[in-house]
Amino acid sequence: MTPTLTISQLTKRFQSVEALKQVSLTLQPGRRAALLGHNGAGKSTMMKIILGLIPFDSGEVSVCGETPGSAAARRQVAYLPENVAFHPALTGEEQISHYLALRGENPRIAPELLARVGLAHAARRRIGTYSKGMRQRVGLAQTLIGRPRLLVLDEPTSGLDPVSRRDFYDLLDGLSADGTAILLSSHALTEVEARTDSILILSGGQLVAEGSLADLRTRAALPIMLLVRPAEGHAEALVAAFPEACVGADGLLRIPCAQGEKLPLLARITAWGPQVADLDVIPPSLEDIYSYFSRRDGQ
Ligand SMILES: Nc1ncnc2c1ncn2[C@@H]1O[C@H](COP(=O)(O)OP(=O)(O)OP(=O)(O)O)[C@@H](O)[C@H]1O
Repeated sequence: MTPTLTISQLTKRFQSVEALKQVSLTLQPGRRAALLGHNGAGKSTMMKIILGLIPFDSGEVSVCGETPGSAAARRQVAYLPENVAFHPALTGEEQISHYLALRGENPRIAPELLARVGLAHAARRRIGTYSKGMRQRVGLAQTLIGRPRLLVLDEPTSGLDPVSRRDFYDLLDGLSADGTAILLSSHALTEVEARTDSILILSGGQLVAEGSLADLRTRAALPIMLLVRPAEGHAEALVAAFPEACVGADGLLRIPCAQGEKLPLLARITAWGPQVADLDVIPPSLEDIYSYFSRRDGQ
């Protein structure tokens, strides 16, 4: 399968700042990748290069087999900036019809695009009356024009409430099932953890980690945490039996352990039978993994 996006040894400098250093990655059709990184890590720079908005110094970038910014590449890529701005006096339908006409597409399909993003009911209302989530959906409807093969989304869910975020990712799932590759940047680690196929961590312009969350978890080999709630009257005995545990104000025993020690530790805990009221296994979160890879690089 030809990758939708291929980046090889990409380097970009702004005077003395090396914004991207030898970055290489590929994105296959239908895959959803989250681009994570601290402020100034190089995310926007990478997106601008993929869109063909700025040149780069060395390396290669191919978008659907085409040069970024070429007419052929632009036909196949859509971009949603972080802050979408539409004319408040236009209705959603008028705004999307306008974009369709600009792209040489049939403006009459605007209602269909708005229906796909769940805005059929408000298509004829002025955008000035839309909520932030609704405006974001207009932005997504705009990216659907021309059936792009690659969607580049810059923090698409910032400012959205949890339900709007979930709906937004549901829409992305549908697009990826149709073969559209999606590259989105985000600082909302927990949501990308559940809703993307792979995670790319940029730190100081370098791609310091790439893979599924499971891959990154294995590679980071961070400790997992077991939370044990003693049954009433048995806290003291359990605390004595697990001296490695920290006991919180909530009465829970928190026992860190390496992945390989998990099963033996679980066996030790469950051997206490009814003296243990409850047990949870907490794997390292994406925040932990993200900090591990970012810090490892000295950032
Ligand atoms: N036009 C420019 N001129 C000079 N330096 C720039 C320019 N654009 C970006 N940079 C620098 O390149 C580095 C990467 O910036 P970039 O905007 O790509 O980061 P980012 O990961 O998108 O950050 P954020 O999360 O804050 O949006 C930063 O050090 C930034 O100051």
